Parts: sequence; C-alpha cells; structure tokens
Amino acid sequence: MGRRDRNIDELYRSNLELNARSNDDRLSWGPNSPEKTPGGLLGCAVEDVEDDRRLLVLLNPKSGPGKAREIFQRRVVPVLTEAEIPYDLHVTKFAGDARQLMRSRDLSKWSAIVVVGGDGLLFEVINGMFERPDWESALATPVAVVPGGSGNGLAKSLCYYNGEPYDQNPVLLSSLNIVKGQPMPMDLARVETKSQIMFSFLSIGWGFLSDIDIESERLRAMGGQRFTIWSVARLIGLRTYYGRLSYLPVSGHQPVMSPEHKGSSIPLPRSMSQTGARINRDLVDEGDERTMGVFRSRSYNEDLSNGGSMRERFGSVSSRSSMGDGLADDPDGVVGRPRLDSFYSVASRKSTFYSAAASSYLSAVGSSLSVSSLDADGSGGNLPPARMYGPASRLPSLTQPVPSDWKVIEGDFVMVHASYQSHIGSDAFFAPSSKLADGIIYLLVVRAGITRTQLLQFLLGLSNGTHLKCPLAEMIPVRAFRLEPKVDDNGSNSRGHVTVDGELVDYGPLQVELVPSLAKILSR
Ligand SMILES: Nc1ncnc2c1ncn2[C@@H]1O[C@H](COP(=O)(O)OP(=O)(O)OP(=O)(O)O)[C@@H](O)[C@H]1O
Repeated sequence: MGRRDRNIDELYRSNLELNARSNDDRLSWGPNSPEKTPGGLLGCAVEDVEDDRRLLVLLNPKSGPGKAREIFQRRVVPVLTEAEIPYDLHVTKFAGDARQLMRSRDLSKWSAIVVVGGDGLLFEVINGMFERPDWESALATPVAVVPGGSGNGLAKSLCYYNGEPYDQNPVLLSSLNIVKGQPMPMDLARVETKSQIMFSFLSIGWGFLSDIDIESERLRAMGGQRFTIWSVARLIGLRTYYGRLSYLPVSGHQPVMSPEHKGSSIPLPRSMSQTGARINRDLVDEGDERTMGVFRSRSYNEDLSNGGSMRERFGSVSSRSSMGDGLADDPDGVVGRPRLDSFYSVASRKSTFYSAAASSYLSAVGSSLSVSSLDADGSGGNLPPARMYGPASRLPSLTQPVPSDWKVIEGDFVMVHASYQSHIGSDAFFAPSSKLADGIIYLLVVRAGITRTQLLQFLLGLSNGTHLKCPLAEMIPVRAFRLEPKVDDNGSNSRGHVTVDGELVDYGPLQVELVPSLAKILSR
C-alpha cells in the first residue's frame, strides 16, 4: 500500500472516529479547502504515482436541501486532493443540463463521471449517455455517486452491497468509492412508455410510494424528511388505482409474501374490457393472438444468459421520433424490434441549451480547467437532435399482447413498485436480496384491501426490510413487466403518479425489461 493509500485510509478511520465523538458536525474536516491545502489534506508529501485518472463532476446545486456545493467543497474535494485525482466540475444550471452535457461531450477525456446530487441527476447522466450514437462506449465510462439529494437510493445501496455503515458518513464512503473503487457492472432497466424510451438504474413506481415522492416535492427544502411527512398525508387519504400488471417471473424464484397473505383472499380480478378501460385496446382486440408473439420469454431468458457484446446480445436501435420516420436506423442492422415511437421535442431541447461556459468550476491542485475543455466554442448551439439509442427491446411492443407464459393480474392496486437495487431511498430498504448486477427486477405489489394500519406497518418496515411481513404486500422477482394503469376517459390520471427513478413520467402503460450489467459504477 502506497503512502497515498495509507493517507486515504487514515482519513477514513479518523473521520469515523470523529463521527463517533460528535454527531453534530459530520462535515468537520477542519479548516481544509483545496486552496488551503495545496499539499494534500493531511499536509503530507505524496509520492508520484502513475495515475491518469481525471473525473467529470456534475453537481446539482438544487438537489435535496440544496447542500450539494457545500458537501462537495468541504468533504469530497479534500479526498480527491489527497488522492491527487484531478477533476472538472460542472454545476448544473437547469433540469436537463447534465443530460445535454453527457450527450454532447467527448467522454474519453474522463475516467469516470461523478454525480453530486440525487438519483434524479444520475438518471439524467445515464439517459444522456443513451442519446449518443456511441452509447456503448459512453457506457464504458463508469459513473459514481456522492449523495446530496433527498432519496439517495443508489448511494445507500452501494454501501449495503459493500457492508459499509452508510449512516455514519455517506459522503466519505462515496468519496472512497471514487478514489479506490473499481468499475463494477450494474443492471439497468429499459423502460418504454407510449411516447418515451428511457433507462433506469433504480426504480419504477405506480401509486402510493410514487405519489409520496412526487407530491412531497413542495417540501423539498426539508430533505429526506419530506417523505415521512407526506407518507402520513397519503395514509390518511389512501387511494387505490385500477389497472393490469403482467410480468415474466424469474424461474426458480418464489414470490415473497407474509404468511397472512398466503392464506388471504385477494379480490377477484375484473375484466378490463368490461370496465370500458382504454388501456391497450389492441390487446383486447387481438384476443388470443398473444401466443403468436415471437418474443417468447424463453428466448428472453436465453438472451440474458448469453455472453458477447451488448450489440451482439441485443442489437442496437435508435429512436428517431421527432423526425417522424419511425424506423430503426442502426447501420449495423437491428436484431430486436424496431422502435416506432419517439419523443423529446428537438426544438425545446435546443432552446434550453446552456453552455457549460456559464458554469463555475473548482479544481483540485494542478487540475485547473479551462472553460474551453468543456465547451469548445462556448455556444453549444449545434447539438444534433436528441434521439434515444441503446439495446433494442426483446419484448412485444406495448400495443401487442404479452407472451402467453407471462402472469397477469388485474384489479385495484394501492401500489406497484419495482427496483433493481436494495434501497430506493436512504431509509427505504426495498429489496434486501437485490444485487448490483443480478439480472432481477424486484416487483412489489400491494393490492387494494390493505388497511391503513397494515400500510403503516409496511411503511415502518420499509426502513429495515421487514415490510414484506405486511399482509397483501407481495415481492415478485421478475425479468420484465408491463403496467397498464387505467386512464380515465378524459385522459386524466385519477390523481396517481408513475415514476421512473423518482422522475415523473406520463400516466399510462409502460413496459420494463432488465438489461443485465449494462452500465458501470465505481464501487469497492
Ligand atoms: N440547476 C438545476 N436547477 C433545477 N433543477 C435541476 C438542476 N440541476 C438538475 N436539476 C433537476 O433536479 C432534479 C432533482 O435532482 P436530484 O436528483 O439531484 O435531487 P433530489 O431529487 O433531491 O434527490 P433524489 O433524486 O435522490 O430524491 C433532477 O430531475 C434534475 O434534472
């Protein structure tokens, strides 16, 4: 172990001791700042070690309670300085800024992309990577997270996977992941709605938990507390939503549910067509043709276990919706189903482009950043229209029936929530069995009929992973699923919300399939 490593380890140990002594001042590293400690945080000479790492740090000053700048300057910079890792900092100016940056920059300049903020900022970064024709090589650049948001589900999950005590000092642990971590494969979910394709690293939700997430936005200044307060409000005004859930179970995995649930009678499903629901009319019209689909789950599972490059496994498709041609245009040919839909108004994205030149920068010693290194012409005005690239779907389209070996449940739900990480928030231990790259979506289903008391028990259990003892809460490991919330005749959403990684998406049908090990994240 070199001196630099020893210094970082010492930093880690001394900070844990510091935290044990004082819970009031976890920020306290002493008066260090990059300007004040040109020789490193501990004032030690550091050996010259061959290290060509350079980070791009994206910081959302509006994350959570708005402390991301302070967190970065006081607690991350000292670690990077000690490790002598130079970085370029971009402070986001508006929602979508990080996404545009990821779409338009030469990522080969950086060894990793560090997100200082919440899960929403990482969602932008990942989806920006998929807006590049070279998405596959973009995804080879690992991401890293420093928790500064309200939820911070991925940061907490990483600590859980590594057996580290997140609550003692999440920022330090995340910083150590950056300087000492290795790129680890991470599953992503490909999500398709009627108008969008996106890639998710954390969760997808409909109903109760998503309602809390979105409706508590007005309490953002409170940080994570906002979820607790709004949970009480939603418990009092408990809502149910009608819809249909179809899923492909992971073979060999049994659903996890409470003993009470196993014996309880669940309300019988109603037929969607009899209710006059507008959901997926094609499915109703096509009737038994669902067995004709070529996208059988058997081949889906085989795909999952195959090796090879992502292109070999899935093909590659770009969605060119705004241009209206609706055809997949991958020059290498398309293995999967061509995309017919599209999204993103090209005009609106262009009009909201801001140059990175307007951002402020900080640099570790010896890493001063010239503005031009981020934004060559300072204008940023010549971006190509946004398109979504990435692996093609192996599922039937949203308007086609699901394969015959999928399971289907229909009726009233309190929530459906899915995740591929252990934690969907720093205090929401959603899927204790989940791993970073296990190829599994954990699908939590809570049907109508649950009482407020039971739901309260569920919420309390969510902090320590005992929520599945709650009657009517069922956790199903799946490879893919389709959610079809009933949309009112007037197109409204019955006050419910659908979210992807905590971001609001259109209320309507969506389809999700896990793509194993699609991204890389720095972890130990
Ligand atoms: N400068 C900015 N001003 C306003 N919004 C921004 C800015 N930069 C990013 N955003 C948007 O803010 C949203 C929330 O950001 P972020 O995820 O960092 O914090 P959070 O929502 O508090 O945390 P979490 O997602 O973990 O709950 C994201 O959707 C992102 O697009």
